[in-house]
This record gives sequence, structure tokens and C-alpha cells, in this order.
Amino acid sequence: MQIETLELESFRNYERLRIEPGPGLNVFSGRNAQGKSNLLESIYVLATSKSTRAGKDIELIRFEDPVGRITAHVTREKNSDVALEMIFSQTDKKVARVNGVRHTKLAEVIGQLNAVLFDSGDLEIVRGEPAIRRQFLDLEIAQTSPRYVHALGAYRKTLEQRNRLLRDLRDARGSLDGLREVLPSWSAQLAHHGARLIDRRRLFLERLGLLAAEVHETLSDGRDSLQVVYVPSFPLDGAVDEAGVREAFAEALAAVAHDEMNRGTTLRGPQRDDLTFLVNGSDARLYGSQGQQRTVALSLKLAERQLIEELVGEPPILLLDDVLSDLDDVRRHHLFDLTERAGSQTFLSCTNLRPFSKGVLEQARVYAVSGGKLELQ
Ligand SMILES: Nc1ncnc2c1ncn2[C@@H]1O[C@H](COP(=O)(O)OP(=O)(O)OP(=O)(O)O)[C@@H](O)[C@H]1O
Repeated sequence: MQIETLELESFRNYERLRIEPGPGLNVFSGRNAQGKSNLLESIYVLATSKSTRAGKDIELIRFEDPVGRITAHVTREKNSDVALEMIFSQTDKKVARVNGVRHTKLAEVIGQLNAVLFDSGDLEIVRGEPAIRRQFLDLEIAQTSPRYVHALGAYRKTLEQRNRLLRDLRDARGSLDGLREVLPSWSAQLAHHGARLIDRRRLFLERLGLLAAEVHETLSDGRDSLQVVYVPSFPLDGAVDEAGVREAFAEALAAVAHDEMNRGTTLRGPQRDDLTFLVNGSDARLYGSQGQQRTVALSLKLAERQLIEELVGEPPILLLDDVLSDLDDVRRHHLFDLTERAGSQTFLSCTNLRPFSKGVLEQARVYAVSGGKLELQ
């Protein structure tokens, strides 16, 4: 999968831009606030229809302009080449075109181009709150599993209703017998939808954990080991499949039902899941150095890259937004080596070229970024 041409029109601080990136490493170097992240963001938006930085689509349109546009010509090994276009307007909904055919349902566009973004925000996956790790899990699994997206929606709805019931029971101080009678059926529904999420998360993490451990070993030059541990909110007790998880979940809910009625909220389930990243056996969130935490985040993203490749049959595009600053020389060397061997077209932003060896720069296409303009070096 490769972007042959990328064109931006009134996107962020780019008035007009057209580039023909190389098939391997593309480096975008420049001072702060020149448009490096904006450029990488445009590719991510084209792939996923969402920005991780913009709260609203109109933030993507260049100040004062009515319409912003991203266009790319993508060659793919497994599918025919594709022309992608995404248009943002101050007044209308965003529109995407695939080979000139207009789509307003963006779900039909996602997946035409696969990209994995690594930016400084990903560090929060390691050191932030559990909710960030759950969001990471949900986003990554959703990319390749529409079934998971459905289960997630159904679970959230059921959880909301069950919590409302528990609040009613708490506020009525147990006097509403009729309400208490319906709790088991809500618990069964919750266990039904929740088991699907938990089972999928478990399988996904098994695969991602193995891949991330391999990448991590290479990035740390064999010095640090990584273990990704799934921490569900109740013991899975050897449950081997979705039915087993459902049973364990239902039992866990029954065991805390009294407590839940007193507190007015659901105390077990995937909304309380967490992940632990063990580096050499210690929790990286609590004991890891910043460099080690960054290496864990980078390993997860590179593992995700590999998983997508396994699922779609060709390597996705890699977007590395200012990730070199906290890696030592050894990790940096391995990162370049890995991305090169992986065969992913890579877009990397940085503030200077010092971290690169001569050999890497000779192979790369290097652009200087200044004030929303690019110059090929
Ligand atoms: N919608 C917009 N219209 C015009 N300019 C914008 C828009 N959104 C952001 N900018 C400008 O883009 C610049 C930031 O660009 P970007 O985030 O790509 O920086 P960067 O080169 O990656 O810098 P850093 O190294 O600090 O991360 C800022 O000057 C900001 O004002």
C-alpha cells in the first residue's frame, strides 16, 4: 500500500500542496508549528475519516476558507489502485469520494487506506488512566472487526439502562420489589453483550501481546522484555470461549448484586477492564522511565501495524509524528531497521535531522517544512 500523490487544499495551514512521496521513509523536518503534524494528520484523516487532534472537522479547514480538501492516489498490492478524496465544508457534512464516486456514509471509505499513527499522545496508553487503555483497545479492534463495533454499541446501551435501574433501586432504598425482580434479566443481557467484548479483547491482546513483545525485544536490543497483561474486572476462571466468559460474568454480577444496589451502579464488566504493561516484570506505568514507556507505546503501535498487515494482506502506512526525541540511539536504529524491513511506506516528522544516520537519510525522501510549504531536499 503506497501513497503515490498527496494533495492538500485549504487543509490546516496548507493553502495548496502536492507531493509525490517515496515508497520507503519520508522525512518532514522543520521548526515547531510549521505544518509537520498537519501533514501526517491529513493522511490519518483520509484513512480513518477522523482526526485524533481535531474536536470538530471544521478545525481542519484553513482559517477563513470555506472548504478544505485532501486527495490521494493510492496503489495497493491486494486491491486495485484507488483515488481518494475527502472534502470538509464550513456549512455541510464532510463528503468522501472513492474513484470519483461520492459517499456520505464514511464507513464505506474507511479501510481503503490503512494507516497507523504514532504520536506523543500514545504515551498516555502506558501512563494514563485505564479509560485511555480501553479506548485504545476499542479503536484498534474496531478497525478490523465490524462485529465488535456492534457489540460495543449494544453493551453501552444495556449498561446505561442497567445503571438507571440500579440507581432507582438505590434511591428507593430497596422498597421496589418489582424493580428488583427485573435485575437478573438485565444482568443476563449485560453478560451476553459483555462476554463478546471480553472474549474479543482477550484474543486480540493475545496476538498483539506476542507481536509487541517481539518488537519490544528488538527495540531495546534484547535488554528489556515486555508482557501485555489483560486485567478484566472479574476472574475469567479458565473460561475458554465466549460462552464460558458469559457464565463467569453472570456469576460475578450475581456476587456483587447487593453492593451494586447500594451503590447504584454496575461494578463488573468491560467498562472496568484494564491492561498492564510489564517491562522486565515491573509495571511500566509505575516504574518505567519515560524512554521505556515510549518504547512500550511504540512497540504496541508497531505490533498493530503487523496485525493490520496480517488481516488486510499488505503493510499499512506508518505515520511517526515526532517520536524520535525520547528514544536512545539503539532504539532509534532498530526502529528504522524494523520499518524498512516491514516495507511500510513511512511518514516521519522531526525538528532536525541529527537523529538520522547518513545511510538512513540516503535512502529517505527528505522535505523541509516551513510555514505550510514543503521543499524537497
Ligand atoms: N485550520 C487551520 N488553519 C490555518 N492554520 C492552522 C489551522 N490549524 C492549525 N494551524 C496552524 O498550523 C500550525 C501548527 O502546525 P503543526 O501542528 O503541523 O506543527 P508542527 O510543524 O508539527 O510543529 P511541532 O514541532 O511543534 O509539533 C500552527 O501555526 C497553527 O496555527
